[in-house]
Amino acid sequence: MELEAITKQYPGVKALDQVSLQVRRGEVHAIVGENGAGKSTLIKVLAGVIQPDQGRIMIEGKEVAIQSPTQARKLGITVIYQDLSLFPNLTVAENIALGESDEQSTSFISWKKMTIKAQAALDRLGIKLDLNAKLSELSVGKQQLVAIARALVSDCKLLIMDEPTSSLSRMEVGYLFQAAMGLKRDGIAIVFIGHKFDEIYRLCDTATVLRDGQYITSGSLKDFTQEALVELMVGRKLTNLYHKIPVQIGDILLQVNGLTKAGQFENISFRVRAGEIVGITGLVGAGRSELAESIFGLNPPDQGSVSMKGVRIDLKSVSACIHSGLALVPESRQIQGLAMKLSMQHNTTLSIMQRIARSRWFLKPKDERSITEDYIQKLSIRPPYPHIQVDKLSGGNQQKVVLAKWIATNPSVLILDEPTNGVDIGAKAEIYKVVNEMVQKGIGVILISSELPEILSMSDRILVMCEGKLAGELDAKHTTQAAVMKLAVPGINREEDGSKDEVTA
Ligand SMILES: Nc1ncnc2c1ncn2[C@@H]1O[C@H](COP(=O)(O)OP(=O)(O)OP(=O)(O)O)[C@@H](O)[C@H]1O
Repeated sequence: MELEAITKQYPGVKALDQVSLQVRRGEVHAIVGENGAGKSTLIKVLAGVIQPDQGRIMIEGKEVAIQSPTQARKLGITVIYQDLSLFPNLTVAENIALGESDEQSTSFISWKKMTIKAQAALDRLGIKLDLNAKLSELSVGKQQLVAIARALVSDCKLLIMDEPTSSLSRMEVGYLFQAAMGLKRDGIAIVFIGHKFDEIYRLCDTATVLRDGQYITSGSLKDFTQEALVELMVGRKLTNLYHKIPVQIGDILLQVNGLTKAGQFENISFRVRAGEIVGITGLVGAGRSELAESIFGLNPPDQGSVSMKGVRIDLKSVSACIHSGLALVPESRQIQGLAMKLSMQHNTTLSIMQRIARSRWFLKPKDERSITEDYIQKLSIRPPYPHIQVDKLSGGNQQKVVLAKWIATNPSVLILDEPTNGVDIGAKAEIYKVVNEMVQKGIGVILISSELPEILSMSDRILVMCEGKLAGELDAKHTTQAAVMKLAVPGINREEDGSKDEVTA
């Protein structure tokens, strides 16, 4: 696949500016760039979701116009989006068979043929799955593999994966990469979009760097060190990403006592002090997000209590939790964090309506705007337009808006659930800077994260959850990734799970 000088202009933003790149058979090609660099726009062009204003696309040497997703599929281009676009109520076999190209479909379904095709696709990936299982019964990682199998039945030549690992456990990432290597051996070209450098270096052969919609460079990953790649992406040297500023730890702010919710978490107790960052980690499904939602009044527990500065909070009411000084930056920014059709300034100030209300019925737009502008500057939100609808922002910039919305409440304790998921390395540094500033002001932070370097470097104490229980507490300064994994995954083959990784902090 060859792109030549592709340009796409949105009102006020050139999302792609003369971008050219080539992807060969059997190559895994990473596209890297900061949030808003134009990666998703490039994918949408290839997927036939949007049309470029200028430029040429060549597949196997022939110029093509990709005017619809169906046309893209016929050309052998398949995109696996982060939300996977699968059907939760259909079986594994049905989901896979739905990928079959349109010409072959008729009004009748041959269940036998469908099963044979689906099984063949799974065999090609070397995966064992129950073809009759409902998709919704599978883990996200297995669903991801179903999405790849579906791509295979449609004669895929170019597979595009948009941040495929963001909700996968380490083990699931291993399976995904194994499947991708199999496709590569079969001559399928893969375009991989991601922000995690360890994964990019593990899987990809080549990389193209985009910055502000512009093509910066392409080349073999063997020729770029990680530092060089980051410098090309952000246009400046980025040293000491995880820089935790030491802070005097003060009085107890939040006290969680014996919190239990059947099937989710059991007997969880811990404290958060002023200026302290308490990391909570564990595998996907360990019950971390459910716990966070429970402390914030979104998921009332069966037993237990939470007190803020000694006063018990009503866990059946989110507004009571907010009034007590709690804030939660949720894991899923698009579903829980933002009102996607509202502007950046409406979203930022949604949490502080009373402060920007002129009366019961009217808001003060000037205040909305100036508060938003303040956060645009503090968090480097791009493009810097308070009026832009948030669904027009790139994923990482949406995340910064959610963060702004909750920091605006001046919380005493801020819960951050996977705050840097899908966030580029430059923006990560900005988010850590904000977290440092918050704890310096005496705010307590609960940092829920699957990224061990982040948890190890930014936390004071680390609570490890395993199957809904608190498996242990570690002093962040004196622990290792291996020690964390030992608590998080009892009785696993640790080599397979990657826990031998060195602490990169
Ligand atoms: N429909 C749209 N209308 C207006 N601007 C848009 C639209 N879609 C994207 N943009 C803008 O185009 C630019 C590129 O966005 P894009 O989503 O391609 O970035 P990205 O590199 O995928 O970022 P991320 O890593 O955060 O997902 C951004 O400035 C974004 O705000």
